[in-house]
Amino acid sequence: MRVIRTADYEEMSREALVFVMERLPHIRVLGLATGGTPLRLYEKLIEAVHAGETTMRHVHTVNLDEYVGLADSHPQSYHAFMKKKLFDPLNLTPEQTHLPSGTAEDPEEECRSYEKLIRSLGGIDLQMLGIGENGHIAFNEPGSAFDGRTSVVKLAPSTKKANARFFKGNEFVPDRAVTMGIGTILEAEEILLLASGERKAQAVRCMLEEEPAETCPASALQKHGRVTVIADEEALSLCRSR
Ligand SMILES: O=P(O)(O)OC[C@H]1O[C@](O)(CO)[C@@H](O)[C@@H]1O
Repeated sequence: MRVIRTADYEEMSREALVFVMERLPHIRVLGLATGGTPLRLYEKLIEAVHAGETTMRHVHTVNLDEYVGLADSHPQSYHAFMKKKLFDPLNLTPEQTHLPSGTAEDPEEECRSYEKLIRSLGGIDLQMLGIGENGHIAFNEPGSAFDGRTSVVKLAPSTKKANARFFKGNEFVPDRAVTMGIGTILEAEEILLLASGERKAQAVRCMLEEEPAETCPASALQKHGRVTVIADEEALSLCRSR
């Protein structure tokens, strides 16, 4: 995996913007992530589009995941997060922005349709990822199969705790999510993973330096030929060779 080391979160976001802007003219389907990590990148992308430096008009976006039980309009849903942080500021339409539903009557069918949707769009050209403190990618927790498809998963207690900051407290974080599987993610043409901060250091070390193992979902990325990791010094601080 190619690793770009940056001094801090701001530089990580700047490098990520350069990376994404270089590719945007050739991208038809862009995979997006939620969480705190890509937020500054999204702000920069909005600035760049408003300045006329790039455009997302031609792009379809597909997000990685959604909490089960949260309606699209729920303020803590990933639908609402993406609408507020990226889609509305860029005037992206509902027809070009896609997330799995957290309230489908038949969640299994929803997972199958999300896979179908990705295929019908022609597959993902560039998938952005964050990384969980336990090494998860999307909501694929440790123990997830490397060939897993979009499915309903149970969140690890540590993930609920880490994401409680977006809710009123731990007890409000849903127990389950619909998530793209690791197998789905690995089918993207290219992958960009962003990591910042000391609390990600252990996960980043496992991803880059351990033998791929289901105990560290992000280590599956070693099996993909085109992965770039942009990470700051703190996130890389436990890596021997970086
Ligand atoms: O960027 P954050 O907020 O640290 O989250 C890391 C990862 O955890 C998730 O929020 C899921 O828990 C992912 O969407 C994200 O990539």
